[in-house]
Amino acid sequence: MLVGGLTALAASLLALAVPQVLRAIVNGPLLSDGSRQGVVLGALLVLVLGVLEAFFVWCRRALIATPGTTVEREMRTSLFRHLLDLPVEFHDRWSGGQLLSRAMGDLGTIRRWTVFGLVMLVVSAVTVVVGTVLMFLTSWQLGLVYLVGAVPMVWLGFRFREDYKVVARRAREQAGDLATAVEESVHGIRVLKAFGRGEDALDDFSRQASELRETEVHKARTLSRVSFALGAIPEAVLAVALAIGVSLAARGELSVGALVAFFATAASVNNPVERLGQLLAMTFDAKAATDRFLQVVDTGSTVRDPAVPATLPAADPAGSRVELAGVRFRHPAVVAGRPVPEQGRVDDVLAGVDLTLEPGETIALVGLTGSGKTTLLQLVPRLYDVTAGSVRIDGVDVRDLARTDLRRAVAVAFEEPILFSASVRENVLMGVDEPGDADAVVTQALEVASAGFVHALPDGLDTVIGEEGLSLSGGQRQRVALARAIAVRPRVLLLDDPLSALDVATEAAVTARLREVLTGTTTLVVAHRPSTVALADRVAVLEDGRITGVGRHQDLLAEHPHYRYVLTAMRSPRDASDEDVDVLHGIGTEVAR
Ligand SMILES: Nc1ncnc2c1ncn2[C@@H]1O[C@H](COP(=O)(O)OP(=O)(O)OP(=O)(O)O)[C@@H](O)[C@H]1O
Repeated sequence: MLVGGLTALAASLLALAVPQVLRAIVNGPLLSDGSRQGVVLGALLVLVLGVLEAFFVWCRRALIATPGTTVEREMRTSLFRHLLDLPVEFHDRWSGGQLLSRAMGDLGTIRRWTVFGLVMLVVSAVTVVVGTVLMFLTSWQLGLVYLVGAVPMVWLGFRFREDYKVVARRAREQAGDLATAVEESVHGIRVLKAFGRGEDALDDFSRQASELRETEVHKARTLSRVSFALGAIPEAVLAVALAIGVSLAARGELSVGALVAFFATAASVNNPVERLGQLLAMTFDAKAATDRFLQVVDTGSTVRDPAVPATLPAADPAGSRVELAGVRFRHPAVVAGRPVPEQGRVDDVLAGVDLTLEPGETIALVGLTGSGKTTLLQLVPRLYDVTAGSVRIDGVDVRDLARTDLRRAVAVAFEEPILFSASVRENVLMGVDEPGDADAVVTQALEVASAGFVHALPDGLDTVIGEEGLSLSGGQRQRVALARAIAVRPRVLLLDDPLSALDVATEAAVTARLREVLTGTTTLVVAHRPSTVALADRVAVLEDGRITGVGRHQDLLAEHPHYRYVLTAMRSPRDASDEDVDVLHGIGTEVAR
């Protein structure tokens, strides 16, 4: 980068040397002795300087491309690494489009500035300073005229900075919002089409695109104003200097050669001055882009690894004990996407949860919708950190473990299964560090999850699924995601209603197989229907942010009114299965009794 900058500087200084050769030609061979040889030699020298200048310009381009693109790649990678490290709470409040526009557009702007703007800004500044010194040396009176002309230009530069930096930032934010609009519409294309809201989405998008356009026009107008001034002022100064210079030459106080050299130098200096507006605009754009990049990169992760991580005791074949003690959790208060100090607006989602899962036990977590079941589940692998209290696995606080160790011990299957654009095999093995006989691991996990259908896909386990591949049904996706969690063979398995999209027969098959393989795996499963409860040894009832009952299904049914209420609320008899109806009949009898 430095060598590239030096070659750019050399090219610019060579351009400034040409007027000095002209001065020697005019004052020497042209005006005094009239020697043709002198003029030819001088012309040859100008040619050599020109060729050298072109060579150095080429060097600059060739040398700076590599560091410029390297900077962009490094920044992009570090941004992505940081995004992966940031807690879920960060991603809850940042839109995908804003992050995408930072990773792509903003970093592209920074690269363009690094390879061109930065170098040319330094070179132009040095050229202007050296050129002004040369003009002073040629004629101090004309140099002074030039310096006086620089005063309004510096003032204009400062004003331009104030105006431009605001619109530059606004344009970047609006580009981010626009990217979010595209992302959300593409993601929710089915809903938009099904509700016939395509036109509304288009109207919204057009409005945002127009706002961005207006900001860009504002930017261009601000730039054109300053560019006009930076172009016009030096020309006006040159005109004044010409009048004074000619009269000085006429009085014999300035040689004709010096006059020629002065104007040739001034012409060389005017170029970078005129370019200055453009370069400053690039710089302010890059500044806005850098600020936006740093805004994300400087966001500290609230979920961190401890300085000296603890290790889990060796896995017991009987399973791990999981204890939640006095667990409280509240989401941070957020206004317009920014966390704000709490002003009594946010309640605790969990307000003192005490729950122990014995080794190898399966507990079903039951509660009304919005009671915090998913939230509780996410505290175990530290997708969120508890606000108070602790979560322990085999006696070790999860916050004392390195996150890689923790997430090796704990696997999760979410209700909304996300699959990646990769083969079935890669999706299932995602959480497995050393699969050994990969195919056997995948096949067994898929079998337990009743996901044998994948073998019938066009390329079997190699079929690419996910966004860029074959689309699977909701139930099929859930089963592949469940297989992914099972393949890890975790100590602790967290299932967030993982079978909700399955028909009751398939769910029963999966449940039966899960019960077989879950021996030695401590499991917490969020249940939204009675048949999922059948998977569990015990049931825990989440009510008002606390566990208000833990016990066997039958016992709770008899003793816990809220459990009965939740079970009744889970499904209306009209769409329940026979099995569910049986359960509900049982509840009805209990309630009647
Ligand atoms: N990212 C978030 N930011 C703020 N509040 C949230 C966030 N996620 C969930 N909540 C709130 O926390 C509460 C508990 O949500 P959670 O998803 O844990 O409930 P749930 O019991 O799993 O619900 P369901 O049975 O409908 O899946 C809800 O009131 C919800 O609005």
